[in-house]
Amino acid sequence: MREKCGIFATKAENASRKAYYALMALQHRGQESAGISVWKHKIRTLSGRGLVSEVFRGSELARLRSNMAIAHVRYSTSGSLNETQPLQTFCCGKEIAVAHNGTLTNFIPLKGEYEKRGVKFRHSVDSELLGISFLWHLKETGDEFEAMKAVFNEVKGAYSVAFLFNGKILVARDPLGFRPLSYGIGDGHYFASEDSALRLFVDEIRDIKPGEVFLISEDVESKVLVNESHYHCVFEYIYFARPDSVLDGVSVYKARVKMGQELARESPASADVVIPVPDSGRAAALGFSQVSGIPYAEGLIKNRYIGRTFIMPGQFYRELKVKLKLSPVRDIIDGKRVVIVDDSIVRGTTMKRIVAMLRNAGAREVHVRIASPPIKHPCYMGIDIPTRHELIAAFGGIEKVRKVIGADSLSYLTVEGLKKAVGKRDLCLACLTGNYPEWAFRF
Ligand SMILES: O=P(O)(O)OC[C@H]1O[C@H](OP(=O)(O)OP(=O)(O)O)[C@H](O)[C@@H]1O
Ligand SMILES: NC(=O)CC[C@H](N)C(=O)O
Ligand code: SF4
Ligand SMILES: [Mg+2]
Repeated sequence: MREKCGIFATKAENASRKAYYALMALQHRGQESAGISVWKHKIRTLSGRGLVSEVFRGSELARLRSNMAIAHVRYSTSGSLNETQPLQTFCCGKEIAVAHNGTLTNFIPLKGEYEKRGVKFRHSVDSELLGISFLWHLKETGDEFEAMKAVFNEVKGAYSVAFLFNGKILVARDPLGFRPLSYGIGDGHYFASEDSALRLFVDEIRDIKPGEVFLISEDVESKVLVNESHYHCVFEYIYFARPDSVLDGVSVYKARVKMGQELARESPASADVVIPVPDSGRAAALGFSQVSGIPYAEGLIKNRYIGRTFIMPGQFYRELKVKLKLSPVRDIIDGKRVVIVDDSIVRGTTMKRIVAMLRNAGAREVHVRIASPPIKHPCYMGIDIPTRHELIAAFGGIEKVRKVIGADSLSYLTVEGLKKAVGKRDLCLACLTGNYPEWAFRF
């Protein structure tokens, strides 16, 4: 599983510089490439492979001075690794820059239909289709909101998206609201995948509703154009989002603590110490410790210079990276019965390595507790969950996973426990249950 992208848009003074700082706050959502597009009588884009700090230099940013910018940090779920966003494309005589978080489920057939109509695609990424569909319908209707309504009817899947075109910005969240998106107002207008990135600039922040569209030109106008049932991605709460973000009214941190609390109620363990897998397992481990009464200790130390492990292409490098990333504190582990808590197991690379590490550091028993249900199905809505055969929990039961990772015991949070912890009904749980929201596949 890899993270999804982060997007940002603003109409404010020093837009490109603000975009740069916002991208830093969204770095956890994408580490492959980063980019900023501004409006300077036409679209100008600066983007490249690597982390935000590697892509932009001060002098180049200074040349992008503008009061309108859209920006992106990318993890590819579609198309080549060499693609960066915002991507620029053309249709119907107009140019547009697109910053997209999500994956489109009907990209291939719909792209084919546009090609039959004579539209030329310039990129390999699904995100281009959003820009093409929008410009096509803008030409037909002459109105941005009408055009976006047509996009909602036509393009299926997950998309929180920002367009820059003709001196305007349009920001939209798909009708089911898979990916998060927030709006902040203060000395300007700001949009970002997570509210924690907006807090750099403003305090007045709200979630953008699924199916809601903002058009920013001289004025700012917003409309909710469609009304479908909402399906917020539960993995944002489990793993992807920053713990200090509040997504669709729910604090990510609090949800994670509750996941750990539920887990301790459902699957207690007799042990001497609760150890989190840093970073994303920390809040759940705290919750587990609170309910079980077993003391919490940081028994694994994370190398702060190593990023999220899924980004590594290939199993050899992923394993090497886990070794580089985490190391045990022997004094906390030696002679103890350990409960080790993580947010999720995907391929099992991390947990297998950690169990061995704990045993080498003298753990007497290792009890693994996972603060989410087993991931059994792929995601088609913006997260690069690997194919089923790579998912360690997809085939065979929990006992099989326990043996592979070498733990004394293993338990996962139940779907019911997860729903209780997040406290929302309108969640996408497809990778856990196999029930995919029908709208995303209605084409
Ligand atoms: O079963 P696996 O395929 O090994 O993947 C699961 C691990 O990957 C994630 O952490 P990651 O290292 O990406 O980032 P984090 O430091 O934010 O927890 C997740 O939190 C698990 O720890
Ligand atoms: N992670 C994402 O949201 C990816 C966006 C888009 N599908 C891409 O591959 O670039
Ligand atoms: S399938 Fe899983 S990862 Fe994908 S959107 Fe749904 S909950 Fe999120
Ligand atoms: Mg982790």
